[in-house]
Amino acid sequence: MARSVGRIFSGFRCFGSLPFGNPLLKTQCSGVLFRTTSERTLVHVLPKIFPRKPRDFSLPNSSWGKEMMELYNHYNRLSKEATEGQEDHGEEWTRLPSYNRTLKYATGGAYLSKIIQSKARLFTRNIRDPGAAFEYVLFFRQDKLKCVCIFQAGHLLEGPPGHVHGGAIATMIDTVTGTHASLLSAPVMTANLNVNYRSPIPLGSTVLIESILDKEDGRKMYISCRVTSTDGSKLHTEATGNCPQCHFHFCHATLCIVTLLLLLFLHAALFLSISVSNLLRR
Ligand SMILES: CCCCCCCC(=O)SCCNC(=O)CCNC(=O)[C@H](O)C(C)(C)COP(=O)(O)OP(=O)(O)OC[C@H]1O[C@@H](n2cnc3c(N)ncnc32)[C@H](O)[C@@H]1OP(=O)(O)O
Repeated sequence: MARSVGRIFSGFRCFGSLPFGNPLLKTQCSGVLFRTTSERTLVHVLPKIFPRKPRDFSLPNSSWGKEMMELYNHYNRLSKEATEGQEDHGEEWTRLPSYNRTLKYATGGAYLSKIIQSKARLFTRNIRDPGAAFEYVLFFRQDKLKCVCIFQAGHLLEGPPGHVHGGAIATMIDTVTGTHASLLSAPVMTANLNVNYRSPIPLGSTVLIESILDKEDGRKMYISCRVTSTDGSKLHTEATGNCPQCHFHFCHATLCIVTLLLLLFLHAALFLSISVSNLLRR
């Protein structure tokens, strides 16, 4: 009896610290508690239901075509080689991870119900079928003056027959310029976006979206963007955007600090009044 209770507890200990990514430890733990087939299945299913890390959508999946993979490997190599100290490339790039939830980290949804907050998903990352809509990965140069996005447009983004919808292209441009401006400063909102469509983008093709910082003027970030074929020979779209830093984030931070200071002050005042009343009673 004592042995079996001990076994269960050791199993719980194992389960609690189960590093789902480590197959060796997984087998060791499953040997202690997970004995039957259904229990073993649990070990494999649970991590998928309650993953420890959110899924990074900027990593390759089976839908990525040859061009997308080649470009991803190219920029990834430049990133890796740069971090390994090989400086002969001149340009250092960093891949930006991409998750489908932001409300977990930001509190912009002051007017949103808890249900909406829990169900909110990033517009470009909310279609489960890989390759159906927006497949993209963003890299930024170390000096943050330049960003490059490799974008593969899926079949759900059709506008004119066989070509990508202008709104979907604008969405991707907004994502790149918005992300770029946020990297350069505090969170931003796009105030203005001018888009010129030069030539249609065939559905299913991969394109490059490159953004550069034109000018920084106080809170405002002026960013220009070009969408081209992967070899740069064909210009699809040009855009310029103005992304000012958000006021409300500053207000939120200030509000938090003021509330914290107020609480500290109240605690100190309470402590003092209790101490004084104790002294007087003596
Ligand atoms: C990971 C994925 C990232 C995705 C990022 C996507 C980014 C987005 O899509 S954001 C969503 C779309 N954008 C919006 O909904 C924004 C709605 N607009 C707003 O909230 C506000 O107008 C906002 C925040 C842009 C500016 O507000 P606020 O800072 O209070 O205004 P204000 O102080 O008057 O303007 C700031 C500066 O921007 C300028 N500006 C404001 N609006 C515009 C405009 N439409 N065009 C040009 N300049 C403008 C102002 O002239 C001012 O400049 P200056 O300081 O020199 O006078």
